[in-house]
Amino acid sequence: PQIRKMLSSGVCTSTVQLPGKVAVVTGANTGIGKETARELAQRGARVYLACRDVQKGELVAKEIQTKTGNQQVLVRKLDLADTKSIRAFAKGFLEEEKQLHILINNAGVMMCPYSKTADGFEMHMGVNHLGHFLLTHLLLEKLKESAPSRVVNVSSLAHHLGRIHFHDLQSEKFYSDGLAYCNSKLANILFTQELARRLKGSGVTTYSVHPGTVNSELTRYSSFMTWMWWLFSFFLKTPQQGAQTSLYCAITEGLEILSGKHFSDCQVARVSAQARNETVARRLWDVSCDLLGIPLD
Ligand SMILES: NC(=O)c1ccc[n+]([C@@H]2O[C@H](COP(=O)([O-])OP(=O)(O)OC[C@H]3O[C@@H](n4cnc5c(N)ncnc54)[C@H](O)[C@@H]3O)[C@@H](O)[C@H]2O)c1
Repeated sequence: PQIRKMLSSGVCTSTVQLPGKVAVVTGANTGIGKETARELAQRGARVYLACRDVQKGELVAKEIQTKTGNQQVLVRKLDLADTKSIRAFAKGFLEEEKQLHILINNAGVMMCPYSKTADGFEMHMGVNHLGHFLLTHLLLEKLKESAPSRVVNVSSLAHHLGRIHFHDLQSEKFYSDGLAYCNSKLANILFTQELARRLKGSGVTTYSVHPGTVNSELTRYSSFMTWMWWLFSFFLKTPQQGAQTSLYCAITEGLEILSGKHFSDCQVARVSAQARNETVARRLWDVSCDLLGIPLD
């Protein structure tokens, strides 16, 4: 525990409480998302667990309610691999809620075999980037109306190995499960930066996050990675430790000036050269809008 404590230097020490605030966390029924949702509920927010598996989500909601005493923990169906499900989630949420202060785009898949989403997007790009891109667009007006509000995109250190190949965004010409994950995590950072530029002055700020290397179910598609995670499990962060940087970016006061930045261990972190490329970020934005049928502005 002592070494673990040392390794996880980044702890969200904010004392901010969140009564009256509304938060959405995607992929909140396991791992980092579950712990992020629990900590937001602990601070008094009404928290929506946006989950693919509603039954599992309901069990987690009950667990969080019991642990925190906060009954305002709600589960709603969201499958980021299907734009119909994303639109249905957003429609339901907008009818139900007057405000949205915190959106945490946390859900993700890693190293799954080549497969496509319901709309024909490669799974990593489709779920990790395009799904969250669409969700954020659909909720953006509500975030602006509720300002000050924040969007946190959970990316990864793995983005350093990623590239955005506009000629093969869906990896149809070449597919590597590892690189497809890295590419999608790079897309998370580029999206965050472009979103921050477009939202300047709106009261909505946004941050991308590397949660650390965390002992979770993320490696479920790769037996090699599962084995590696098991081998080094002593050095991995717990999901609760992994949630700290998301939480820090979602609630720490005075962070507005750092909108668009990437964080790791609750500190601004360096990103790769392509992740800093504004031209790529703008082009990715336009291509994503085009793929999702979102009008360009
Ligand atoms: N675990 C790590 O070491 C690590 C490192 C860097 C980044 N991350 C990122 O952290 C985030 C959370 O990962 P985790 O480690 O908690 O893994 P996890 O597998 O425990 O959680 C991922 C969550 O995403 C959900 N999800 C997957 N596909 C979905 C879909 N189509 N629709 C809706 N939800 C879907 C899963 O159901 C699950 O709840 C991911 O974005 C991941 O890329 C994790």
